[in-house]
Amino acid sequence: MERGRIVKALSGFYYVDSGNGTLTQCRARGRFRKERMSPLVGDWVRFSGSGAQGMVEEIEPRRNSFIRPAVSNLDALVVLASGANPVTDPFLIDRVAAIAGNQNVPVVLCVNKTDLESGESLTRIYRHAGFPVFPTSAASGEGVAALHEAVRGKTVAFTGNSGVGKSSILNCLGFSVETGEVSEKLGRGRHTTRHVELFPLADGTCVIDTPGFSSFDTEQMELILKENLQYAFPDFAPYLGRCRYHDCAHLSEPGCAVLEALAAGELEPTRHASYARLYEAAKEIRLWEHKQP
Ligand SMILES: Nc1nc2c(ncn2[C@@H]2O[C@H](COP(=O)(O)OP(=O)(O)OP(=O)(O)O)[C@@H](O)[C@H]2O)c(=O)[nH]1
Ligand SMILES: [Zn+2]
Repeated sequence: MERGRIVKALSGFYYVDSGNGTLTQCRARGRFRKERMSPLVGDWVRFSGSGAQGMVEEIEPRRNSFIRPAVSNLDALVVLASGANPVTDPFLIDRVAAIAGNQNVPVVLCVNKTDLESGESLTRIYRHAGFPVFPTSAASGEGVAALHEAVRGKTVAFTGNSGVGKSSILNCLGFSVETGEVSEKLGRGRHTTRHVELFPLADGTCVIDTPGFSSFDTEQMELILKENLQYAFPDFAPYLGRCRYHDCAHLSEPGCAVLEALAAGELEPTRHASYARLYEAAKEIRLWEHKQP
């Protein structure tokens, strides 16, 4: 059996790259379906056969996995934002960062269009919250090399509100426009099964282009238990376990270490506001689910 990585999934076929320059088209063993474990783009697998007659035999344990896009084993999620039109609402960044954080995927923030607007307030908030932030301009090329260094050799997905410059930045990084074209052809935001593909660069960097924020998070947010949401905010980490009540929700409880850090200016107000909003949403979903027969 050979080892390789699934780089594309389409119509029940998985295309496995074993590093020898050709892709093996594989089916998945029926037992995966029985075990409710479909192979994902990004999976490291063992496969048999060759050419168009391959078979995925084993899936190595995943470090993380996502529903939309259906991918696994990301090394980082690059969230694109902008202080220029369309201005990014920090809540959108926090929501998608929480989804990544819940899967222990590091988040890198790219504040694009600095030729139009510095994006200083976003940069300040997220640097303070401990995220690596790269101000960039796809138009002037500013900051693109630094961003490239941050993702070099990694498997990364890009996300961001529509028009923020994902395709433009991917082009600057050397990923052909294909990524954008694939998304266009299949229609962004439509509720169809998306074609997912991992695009490699010569330096080993692999990218998965993802459509706007909405598709990345809607279903996945529902999988975060309200009790776990706090752990998806890495900036809260120094304060967790220090509240008066062990089951503190960090919303209005007395003796809450998170709220104290907020009042002391150690935590960003928008980060906590996003947490509170996501916490309410997580609570609603649980209640609703419990009402189902
Ligand atoms: N001035 C300036 N314009 C930019 C920059 N980056 C992207 N743009 C422009 O912004 C518009 C949207 O850029 P895209 O790269 O298509 O944005 P996107 O995030 O891929 O958009 P969606 O496909 O809707 O998700 C285009 O007109 C780009 O030329 C930048 O750094 N500076
Ligand atoms: Zn608390």
